[in-house]
Amino acid sequence: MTPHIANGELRALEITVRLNGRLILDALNLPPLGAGQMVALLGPNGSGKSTLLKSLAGLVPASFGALSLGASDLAPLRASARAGHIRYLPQSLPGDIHLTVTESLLVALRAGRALNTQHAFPIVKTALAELGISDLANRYLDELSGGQKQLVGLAQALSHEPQVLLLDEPLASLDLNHQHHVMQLLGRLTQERRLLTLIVLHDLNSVLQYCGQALLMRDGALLASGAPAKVITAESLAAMFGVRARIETCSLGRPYVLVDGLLPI
Ligand SMILES: Nc1ncnc2c1ncn2[C@@H]1O[C@H](COP(=O)(O)OP(=O)(O)OP(=O)(O)O)[C@@H](O)[C@H]1O
Repeated sequence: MTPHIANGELRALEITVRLNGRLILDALNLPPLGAGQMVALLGPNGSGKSTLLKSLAGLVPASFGALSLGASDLAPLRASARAGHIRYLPQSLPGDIHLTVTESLLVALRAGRALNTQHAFPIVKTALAELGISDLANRYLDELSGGQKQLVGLAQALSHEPQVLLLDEPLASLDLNHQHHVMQLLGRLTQERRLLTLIVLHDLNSVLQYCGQALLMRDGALLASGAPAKVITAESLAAMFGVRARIETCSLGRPYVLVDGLLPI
């Protein structure tokens, strides 16, 4: 039986992941991450962001000095046991599932939360409505566009009502309106449900606008962590991405990033 896990802080220390003989994460320490926070995970391609999320979800072999949520030790739990509390949404969902959107969410909910259809159906309806995709309820997954699939994936992740939500580039296929809709929704649900939302983003301006904390990665290591406006600097962007960037302040007083060019390699 899955032990009860109290709502609370996620602590993950000395995370080490080796894949096919390559050391991907080498004793990486995360700062304590509290419930109710939206935390951005930033870094160049190949820096280890997905691997970090998968290690927390138990989806790649990893060793931990410590991995706990509130008072509960997660390290001994397998992925299926962790999934009740930590939900990982991958960069892309499998494209060949011939189920309707509603059926796919119901199947996942019945398996994950052992709910019967009568109880699961209203949860599915609410999740689709929150993401503004009720009109997709009876469409087949394998007929949807990339952005529509991404919204369905988010609906599925949210319908499980996890304590920790791990989202791997959830905005990548979304248009401008949907990007902001999703970030606003995640911000609200993170607060209301006391979620911890850890989200991989490449759009730094979304990070500055919506996230309370940012973790900066390079080469499988944590470069910096803290409030986005503090850690997203010309220096950190040069170190992470090899770009010449400026942080300006808009007329509303919000910081935003402008990239002027590339630095010589
Ligand atoms: N199964 C594997 N075997 C060996 N190396 C792997 C494996 N999976 C990932 N890697 C390597 O681990 C490193 C980190 O990959 P990861 O996917 O975590 O990066 P990322 O920061 O999420 O990148 P992106 O922004 O491109 O999605 C990369 O160098 C990648 O090539």
